[in-house]
Amino acid sequence: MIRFEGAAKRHPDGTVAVRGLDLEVPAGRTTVLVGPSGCGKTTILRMVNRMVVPTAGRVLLDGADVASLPAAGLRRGIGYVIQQAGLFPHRRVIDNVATVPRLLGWDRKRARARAAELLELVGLPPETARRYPAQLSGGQQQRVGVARALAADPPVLLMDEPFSAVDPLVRAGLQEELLRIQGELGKTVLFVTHDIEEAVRLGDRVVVLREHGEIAQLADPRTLLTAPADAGVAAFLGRDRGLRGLGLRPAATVPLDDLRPSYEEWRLVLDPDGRPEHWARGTERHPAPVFAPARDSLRSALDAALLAPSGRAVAVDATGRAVGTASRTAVVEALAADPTPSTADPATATATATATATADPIPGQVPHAGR
Ligand SMILES: Nc1ncnc2c1ncn2[C@@H]1O[C@H](COP(=O)(O)OP(=O)(O)OP(=O)(O)O)[C@@H](O)[C@H]1O
Repeated sequence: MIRFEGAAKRHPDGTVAVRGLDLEVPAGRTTVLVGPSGCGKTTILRMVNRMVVPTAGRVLLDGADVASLPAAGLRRGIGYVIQQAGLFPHRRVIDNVATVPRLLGWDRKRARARAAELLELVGLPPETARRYPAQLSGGQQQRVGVARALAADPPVLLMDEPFSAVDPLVRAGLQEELLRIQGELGKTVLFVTHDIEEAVRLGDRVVVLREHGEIAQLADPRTLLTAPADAGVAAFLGRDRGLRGLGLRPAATVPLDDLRPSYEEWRLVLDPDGRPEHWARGTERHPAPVFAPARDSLRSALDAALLAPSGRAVAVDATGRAVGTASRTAVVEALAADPTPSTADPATATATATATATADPIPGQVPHAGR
């Protein structure tokens, strides 16, 4: 666990980057720091591996003040991923990833075997191992950066805008990959971004910062979207946050109708394996948008129902076979059923409640609607 106790950074020119941060970053979870440019996110992150030394307060790593730990050893035990990947240009990909294990004294063979394993973990094909960083795409380089940070199996991973230099599609793939890796490895991740979409997608807990590293709100993503602490946070979250919040609610609650050959004038045409092919009416053919109740969000279910000419989203199982359909009305009923934010994490709930108590009311917003 990482704990900031009144951690502050004042630069020699008088700039207060961080005024005094109190924050607990729980082990095995992803905590995202998000906030406008210059609010102190990078400064906070770098206090953990001593790249920035606080001018007041302290940072504890599993109870030990990081100031008391030797910097080199500390950094080897903490994975660090930055925006431009920061790879060594003259070393092959495999040796980039093997760097820290080698520094830790592993022999070359063992370090390379570990590196190869990690390249596979981050989804890079084996032939990339022999290339140099410049021979990879931006997205692939970021994957190498993640593999390198994970190489010595550090319990803590610091990630500073690691995906912001790549295009949105690649970025979504990298986010997906990080979620999968984190599901497998359960690292203590502290992740910095200025992109709220990325924050709610990746974070178990999201810390919204304002100037000087002050916490505007600390909450799980769903609470953040449904009950922002004040007008400033609501403005930072931007428009459509209700709709975006649907992306965090499972589609499993949508009641399904049995699979039938037709629904009023629309016929659902399946392929021989039972996968939806299209909707048909007379000679008309239209795509049949699907959602997977076990995996997708309410947002996906709603989207599929809105796009289907029949007004019905087709529910599919993990293999893509149709298992039922959901009408628009059924999806909307599922939306209405449980609008309360989740407060499963007591630490999050308390921090949010504290922040909310001092918050200005937001016109038109009903916090904790439906309770
Ligand atoms: N060496 C320095 N001397 C003076 N001020 C500095 C120094 N380094 C950073 N700052 C200031 O400290 C504040 C916090 O910087 P920091 O890089 O932590 O912000 P950030 O939230 O990560 O920003 P961004 O999203 O733009 O990367 C900024 O106002 C920045 O200008």
